[in-house]
Amino acid sequence: MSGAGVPPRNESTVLSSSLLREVKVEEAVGMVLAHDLTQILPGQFKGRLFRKGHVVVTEDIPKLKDIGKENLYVIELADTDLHEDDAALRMAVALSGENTNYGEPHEGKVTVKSEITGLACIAREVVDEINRLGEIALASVTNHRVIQPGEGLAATRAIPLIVPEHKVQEVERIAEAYRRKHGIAPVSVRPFRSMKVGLLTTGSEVFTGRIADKFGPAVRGKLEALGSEVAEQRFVPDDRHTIVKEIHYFLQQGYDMILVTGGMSVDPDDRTPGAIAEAGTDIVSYGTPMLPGSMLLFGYLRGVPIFGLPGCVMHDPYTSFDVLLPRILAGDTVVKEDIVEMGYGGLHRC
Ligand SMILES: Nc1nc2c(c(=O)[nH]1)N[C@H]1C(S)=C(S)[C@@H](COP(=O)(O)OP(=O)(O)OC[C@H]3O[C@@H](n4cnc5c(N)ncnc54)[C@H](O)[C@@H]3O)O[C@H]1N2
Ligand code: MOO
Repeated sequence: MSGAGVPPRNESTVLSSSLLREVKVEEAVGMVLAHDLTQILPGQFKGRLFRKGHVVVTEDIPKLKDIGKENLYVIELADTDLHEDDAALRMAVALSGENTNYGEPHEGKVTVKSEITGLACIAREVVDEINRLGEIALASVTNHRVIQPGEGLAATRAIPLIVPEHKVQEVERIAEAYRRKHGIAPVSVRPFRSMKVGLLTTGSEVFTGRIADKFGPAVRGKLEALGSEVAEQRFVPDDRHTIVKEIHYFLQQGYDMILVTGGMSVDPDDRTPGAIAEAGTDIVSYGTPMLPGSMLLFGYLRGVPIFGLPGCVMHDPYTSFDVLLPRILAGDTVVKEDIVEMGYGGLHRC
């Protein structure tokens, strides 16, 4: 729709000192389009039907009418204003950084995408500050999400067709201040290290061969998806002393991370938390405020990240382990407050 009612022919609007002049589509042949024009066919298509800069020809007129255009804009841009495409592009340039790229503007929007599989690093305070400015918008994924190559991290958009340049300069100032303070762009991606992991599977029913191990394949799949691997898997019965001994064995092997599976809840045979503590681990948290994965334990054993993984990690595709593992692979040191913050929005299944 191009606004309520049919505006009078050649109506003009002064926006700050820029000029928007309306021209009836029937009289627009030969005219250069001032912005992309969108078509939406629900369930079939949403996108650019005509590109900014297109010269209108007679055959375009019915197509323009089909998408609700009775009038088109001619823009005379003042020095102090920016076209929506230029505003969106300048914002994307200012905000994006490590391991990202962006394409050309589409319909006043520029999408910043990841170049790698990695951890999305989005400065929430910057996103909020920019969205308080008005007339421009920045939408992003949530911080610390796993992101794939080509996946969108953030998109910038101008709301009106013409934006005062000072708004975009403010975005540039906010982004630059963040870079100076944190040494990283507000929208960036951190790569994952490739880690060699020691996997210790507890459970007498698995150790004795009563049932087949399902933790190994599940954990291998989660690690391999992020570029790491299980270097060695060992099996132990529900015996605290044996678990401690095997944890120390893994430590001596110099693995980058140790995972101990099963025996994490409240039964008498659940020896894993006690064994991890007895091994000498500095426990950051036993218990995480997320479901599934509430019985997860995380700590550091002489600087090596160590997890106690509850049964649900073997069963559910997205658990507290899937939140914390990417952080560790990206080189973060996980502290208690990181665990505390998992509770809000942390109910995925129960
Ligand atoms: N009364 C309570 N019950 C449960 C609680 C609780 O707090 N109070 N917590 C629940 C949560 S949360 C989880 S998760 C589960 C499982 O916790 P565990 O880590 O202690 O799991 P296990 O008891 O060792 O085993 C549970 C289940 O999974 C099978 N299993 C374990 N390891 C393997 C393996 N490597 N391969 C195949 N199958 C395995 C095991 O045989 C059991 O069937 O506890 C809730 N209950
Ligand atoms: O830890 Mo259970 O680990 O929430 O399903």
